[in-house]
Amino acid sequence: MAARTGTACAVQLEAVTRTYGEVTALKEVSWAFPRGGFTAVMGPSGSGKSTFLHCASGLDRPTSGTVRIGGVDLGALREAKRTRLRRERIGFVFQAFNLIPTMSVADNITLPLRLAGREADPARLAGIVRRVGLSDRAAHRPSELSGGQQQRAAIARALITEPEVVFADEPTGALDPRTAREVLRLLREAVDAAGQTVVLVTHDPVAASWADSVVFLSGGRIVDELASPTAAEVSRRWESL
Ligand SMILES: Nc1ncnc2c1ncn2[C@@H]1O[C@H](COP(=O)(O)OP(=O)(O)OP(=O)(O)O)[C@@H](O)[C@H]1O
Repeated sequence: MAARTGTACAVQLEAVTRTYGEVTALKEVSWAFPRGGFTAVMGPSGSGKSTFLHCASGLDRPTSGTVRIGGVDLGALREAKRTRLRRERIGFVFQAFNLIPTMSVADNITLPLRLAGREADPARLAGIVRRVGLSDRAAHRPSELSGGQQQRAAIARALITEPEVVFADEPTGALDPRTAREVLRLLREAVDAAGQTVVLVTHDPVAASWADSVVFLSGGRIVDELASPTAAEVSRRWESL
């Protein structure tokens, strides 16, 4: 697949390869995620989706190739600066929510601000808690929330720093279809209302259909792209991988 290039990119990968010993999980992958776009990444098990997301978000370093976030070459940054860039400019949402059980929902949500040494402005917290529909749950512990509510708290935590890019790894994998829709709507709103960039790894064609486009990975390479996806067309392409 040819890569899109240009300055309107939130995240750009150039010839990114990641090997683990004998295994090549990503092979010379080049791709650019447009700023303010919602992109789904799909592929069979073992195709390299998690490796792709980890390299694209700076959680992992490629074996070779370049990753840029907002034009900044992550490979040129020392670990402390990469961590700072991740904290300030990137939000993460994971399938397992990853909330801290001993903290209230509100404290979980504001944790990225505290880690970045920033004030947790009460008005901003109240706004984001309202946006994800958890105003009456903010003082509770995560274990007192349903799975869907926990994932909405995790989305609030990802959005509290107003990051340029949100990386979501199977965020609806543990949720029923209706609850999954609420989570996808929040990610869609982050793009449409706030102009943020979302990269969503998913196995679910319905979840992928919320994106502006879908990229398909197979054997560590990007092998297909589908713009304006419908769930039926995503399923068809998926089956032909
Ligand atoms: N830490 C690691 N050490 C060794 N091999 C790894 C490691 N992480 C991933 N791999 C291998 O790299 C390849 C791609 O793995 P990856 O987890 O990126 O795939 P995936 O598409 O996310 O799979 P799944 O959908 O099952 O989560 C696989 O062959 C996997 O076994």
